[in-house]
Amino acid sequence: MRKKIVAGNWKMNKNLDETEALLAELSAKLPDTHADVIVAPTFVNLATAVNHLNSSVIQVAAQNMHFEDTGAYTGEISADMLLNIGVGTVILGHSERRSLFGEDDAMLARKVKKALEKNMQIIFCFGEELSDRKSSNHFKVVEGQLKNGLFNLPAEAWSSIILAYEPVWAIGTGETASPEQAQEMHEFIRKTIAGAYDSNIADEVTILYGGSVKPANAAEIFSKPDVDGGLIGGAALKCDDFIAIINAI
Ligand SMILES: O=C[C@H](O)COP(=O)(O)O
Repeated sequence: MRKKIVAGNWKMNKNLDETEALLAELSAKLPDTHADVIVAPTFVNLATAVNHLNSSVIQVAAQNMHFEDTGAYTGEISADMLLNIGVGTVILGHSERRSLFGEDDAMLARKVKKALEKNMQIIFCFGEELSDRKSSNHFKVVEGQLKNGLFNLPAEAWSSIILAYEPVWAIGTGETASPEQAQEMHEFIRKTIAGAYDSNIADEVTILYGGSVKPANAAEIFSKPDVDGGLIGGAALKCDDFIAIINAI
């Protein structure tokens, strides 16, 4: 079901004390909102976050997971491990995982399959590089990422998928896609899904925008008809900024 969502990807930020402090502040200041609010702290602080947010509407997500259940995968975390501590949502395919840690479409397809097998909710990230946009290949690149990562799934799997369009050139750079650029791509994404599946799935999927969303630009980006919320990086690390972004939706 299509929802409004504001999700904070904390990336490799916030130690245990800082995590607890930010969660306490967020819980205290969280406004009444029709949007789902999600935070994704680091793996080591996930259990703390789940416990801390036990009676809160704020949901907890992991930033990644492995595609196997158990085994000799040093440094990795499985879906079962996440579920076991109460984390049922996972971010997959973030551009930093793709570019810095070699996660390609084939690996992501395996991760998506595993998360679905475990009945997890997935926030699937994708988006073009600056060179793709400059060469007018951005639609083709996005279509390829969707096709390779998700279009082998059965129609019913889409109810567990949230999309996050994140143009790489806008991540952490301060350079945001204009609301029109975000809308244009989100509309294209829905049309592409409608072509591969049907218009019902395309209309119902939640599509977040990510890339330098701040209190100052959130309302305008979120006002676009095909933008259902945001995946927020830097601004999610400051309570007041994140709250302002939640208020903007
Ligand atoms: O996952 C979040 C995105 O990478 C956006 O990060 P940013 O808001 O710092 O640009």
